[in-house]
Amino acid sequence: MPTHVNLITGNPNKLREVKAILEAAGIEVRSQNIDLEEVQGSIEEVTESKCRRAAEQAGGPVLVDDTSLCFKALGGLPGPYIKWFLQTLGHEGLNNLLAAYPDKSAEAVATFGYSAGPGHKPILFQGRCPGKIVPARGPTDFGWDPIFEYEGKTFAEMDKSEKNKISHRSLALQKLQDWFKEQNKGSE
Ligand SMILES: O=P(O)(O)OP(=O)(O)OP(=O)(O)OC[C@H]1O[C@@H](n2cnc3c(O)ncnc32)[C@H](O)[C@@H]1O
Ligand SMILES: [Mg+2]
Repeated sequence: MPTHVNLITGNPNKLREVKAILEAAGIEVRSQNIDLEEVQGSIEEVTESKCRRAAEQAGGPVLVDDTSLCFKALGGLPGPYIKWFLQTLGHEGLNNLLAAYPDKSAEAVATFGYSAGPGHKPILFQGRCPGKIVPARGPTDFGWDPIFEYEGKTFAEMDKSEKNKISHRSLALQKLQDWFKEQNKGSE
């Protein structure tokens, strides 16, 4: 296992969750706030490109997370474009997008990209959490948490530790940790 990772993000809530999850597993999380241009494309293409540019700008090993929110009735949109939809439409507008459809189900998708440094191909780790889109409930401090319901509670209504046990982000970071362990075995 590496002793630390360098998470490139401009989002303090994301950083807090990644720290809580990885530091419990003994991996120190350092971070740099570099504003990375986000391209259009599939979830995987967006993360891969973000990770490549993060490695170039940081000049060393990096970890990035790109988060999507996919509405089933809309064929997976807004997906990786959720940030712009949320900024423009707000929680209510996101609910309204689904007004014409009985199916309110959605998936929260965290895709982490790890690159060993500039020019190294990013390796992706994805976690998906099923849920549904509901009118906002709970504190509004982190993104779309108030409108994403999982087993009767919105993410915003959960304790941080409860969300971190079942979230898209924790599922993805579990895969990252498994991969780190595999890499270690190889070098022993
Ligand atoms: O600097 P980066 O790491 O890219 O941070 P960001 O805030 O731009 O994050 P994304 O590009 O991944 O955009 C995802 C959007 O979804 C929001 N978001 C990400 N993870 C979330 C979570 O677990 N719960 C609620 N909202 C989340 C986030 O605030 C953005 O509006
Ligand atoms: Mg971003």
